[in-house]
Amino acid sequence: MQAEGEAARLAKPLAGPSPSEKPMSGCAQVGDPSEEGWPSSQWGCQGIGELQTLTGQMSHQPVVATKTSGDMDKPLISRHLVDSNSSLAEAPSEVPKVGILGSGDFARSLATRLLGSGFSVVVGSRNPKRTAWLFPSAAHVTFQVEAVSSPEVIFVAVFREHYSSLCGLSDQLAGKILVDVSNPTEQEHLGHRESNAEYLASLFPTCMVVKAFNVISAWTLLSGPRDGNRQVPICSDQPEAKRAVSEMVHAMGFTPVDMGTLASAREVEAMPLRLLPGWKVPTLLALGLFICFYAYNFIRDVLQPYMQEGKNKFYKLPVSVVNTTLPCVAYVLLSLVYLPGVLAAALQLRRGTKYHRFPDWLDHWLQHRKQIGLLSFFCAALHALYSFCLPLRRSHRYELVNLATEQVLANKSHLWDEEEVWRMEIYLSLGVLALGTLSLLAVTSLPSIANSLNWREFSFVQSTLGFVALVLSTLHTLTYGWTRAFKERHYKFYLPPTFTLTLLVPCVVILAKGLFLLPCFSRRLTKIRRGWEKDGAVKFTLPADHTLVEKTSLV
Ligand SMILES: Cc1cc2nc3c(=O)[nH]c(=O)nc-3n(C[C@H](O)[C@H](O)[C@H](O)COP(=O)(O)OP(=O)(O)OC[C@H]3O[C@@H](n4cnc5c(N)ncnc54)[C@H](O)[C@@H]3O)c2cc1C
Ligand SMILES: NC(=O)C1=CN([C@@H]2O[C@H](COP(=O)(O)OP(=O)(O)OC[C@H]3O[C@@H](n4cnc5c(N)ncnc54)[C@H](OP(=O)(O)O)[C@@H]3O)[C@@H](O)[C@H]2O)C=CC1
Ligand code: HEM
Ligand SMILES: [Cu+2]
Ligand SMILES: [Fe+3]
Repeated sequence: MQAEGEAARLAKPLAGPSPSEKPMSGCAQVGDPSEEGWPSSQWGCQGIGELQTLTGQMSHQPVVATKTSGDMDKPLISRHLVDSNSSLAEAPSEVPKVGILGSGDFARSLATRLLGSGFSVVVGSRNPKRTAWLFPSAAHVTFQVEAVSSPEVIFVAVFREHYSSLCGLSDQLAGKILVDVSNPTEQEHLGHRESNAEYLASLFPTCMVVKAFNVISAWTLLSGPRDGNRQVPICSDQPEAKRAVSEMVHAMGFTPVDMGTLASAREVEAMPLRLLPGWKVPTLLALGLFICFYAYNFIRDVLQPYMQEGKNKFYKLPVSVVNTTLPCVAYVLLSLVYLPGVLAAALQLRRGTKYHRFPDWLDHWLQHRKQIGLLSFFCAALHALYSFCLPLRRSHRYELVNLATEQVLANKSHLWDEEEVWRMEIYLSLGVLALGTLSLLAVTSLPSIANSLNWREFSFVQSTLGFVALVLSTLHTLTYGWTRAFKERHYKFYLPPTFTLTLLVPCVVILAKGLFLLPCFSRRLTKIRRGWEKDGAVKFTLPADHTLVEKTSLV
């Protein structure tokens, strides 16, 4: 895919159609640019300037989208707002005009938003009479040829398979900016080697093609960028065209994101097709752990009593077994967040340099820690909720009543086990603290909050507090387990209690972290992470550390 994109980029002029170059492929005849004067230079001088003042002009636009059908008739700028502000009501001398080809859902939303953002809009339809009533009255709906004659920026809001039906317009379109907003379906995306935008560029080699807006749905365009993603990735081979469209994106209330040349269009077109990238492996991991632990707990808590004691404990399946499974998944996932950091440190210490690449699996693992961590938090939060539900269950009430009856029959009055009381108090408190710490990590992973922290603050929360959460969870699990691991009656079918299985990885991580905090390791690790190499080119000493360098380098 990389090679393909590269080839596509090389095959195309990087900075706009050059006058000496005739269209190599594409639609019908286009006039010889060297004879007729190249229209793109016109745009270069006036058009850009016109658009660059757009943002400034915006506030002077009294353009109000009105009368249409359904959702469309909500003006994006209320008349009240416009009228009450005299400077807003001032009529501008010239309103930048934008063309739209196509009269479908996307075209309608786009027209409405463009009008609300201070542009004048002319829509090109194959059948303007039939479609005009669907558009705000301020939009001019006409035939395709007429619509593309005056605007310098034209949005192509038709599907890829109909691009070639626009070929008759290539004379009028020459030198203008064409914005490709199309979204391929998954099949289309896999079926075509070149992106839709590159295909459009090959049909109209005299135009400047810009890929934009494909990630924005018609609905978001209409309702405005109040919620959801505001970013609009943009790419084009012509920097000036890209700049002009970026300014329009900005004026419409979205955030343009420069994605480089048109060779990136394939990547941009793939964006709306992705479903939560980066979550697949962590989610499968969490599901796999859940299934394994659930099966294990089922055998211990339900199957064993049924087979060996003839007791029916199937009622435990919905709450009790789930609440033994979820915390184990949360705990193991949490330890898997901090394990790769330890492995990376061990690898750096062994190699004596940080300039060797980590193996792919470790690299991948390091990059997925956020998702693994958030899934751990999710399971831990569910575990807490399930735990609060334990005493609400009817089975729990019956057990209490039965116990009380047994006490009465046995003529015992005071039931109190000091050790059990303390165990429970302590492990519950530690669990709450662990969850509280984890929620800090979860909150800071929200982009808006992460942006307000500097790197040191973020890494303090993520690295240090995250480790504290791991330690607290371990203490919670250990105090919950107490002496159970050593009592034979807790081994069902010779299977040890579930919590003992989960302790392995976290304890290894905690011990290794502790080990790396020892001065001999931590100094060497710090040096390596600042670029020092065991027997390599970069040699230096840490400030005020001259005497130790020789010693620690031998570790
Ligand atoms: C609920 C939750 C939410 C999470 N959200 C996020 C998130 O939003 N974003 C995210 O990235 N992770 C997130 N994580 C994952 C995890 O918290 C972080 O990856 C965390 O930074 C891992 O810490 P670490 O100490 O294991 O490793 P690291 O912080 O990678 O490194 C270990 C130590 O080495 C040091 N170090 C590492 N690399 C270098 C270097 N090149 N030069 C010098 N020193 C170095 C660090 O300062 C640190 O002391 C989340 C986890 C959880 C549980
Ligand atoms: N809907 C959405 O949310 C989004 C859509 N897009 C993209 O916008 C483009 C348009 O989508 P959308 O508006 O939903 O689609 P529609 O089917 O609603 O509209 C397509 C329009 O294309 C015009 N058209 C031009 N030539 C032809 C032709 N030969 N055959 C058929 N129609 C033609 C038609 O207008 P007329 O009859 O007036 O000529 C028609 O209204 C697509 O590329 C899509 O991927 C991108 C992001 C989001
Ligand atoms: C509000 C927070 C929490 C509460 C109230 C809580 C409560 C409990 C309770 C009641 C149990 C015993 C379950 C049973 O009887 O089957 C338990 C066990 C356990 N908890 Fe928590 N917990 C909390 C947070 C956490 C967190 C954050 C973790 C780790 C990420 C965690 C990991 C565990 C583990 C591993 C067990 C042992 C499961 C088993 O083997 O049965 N808990 N917790
Ligand atoms: Cu991946
Ligand atoms: Fe495609």
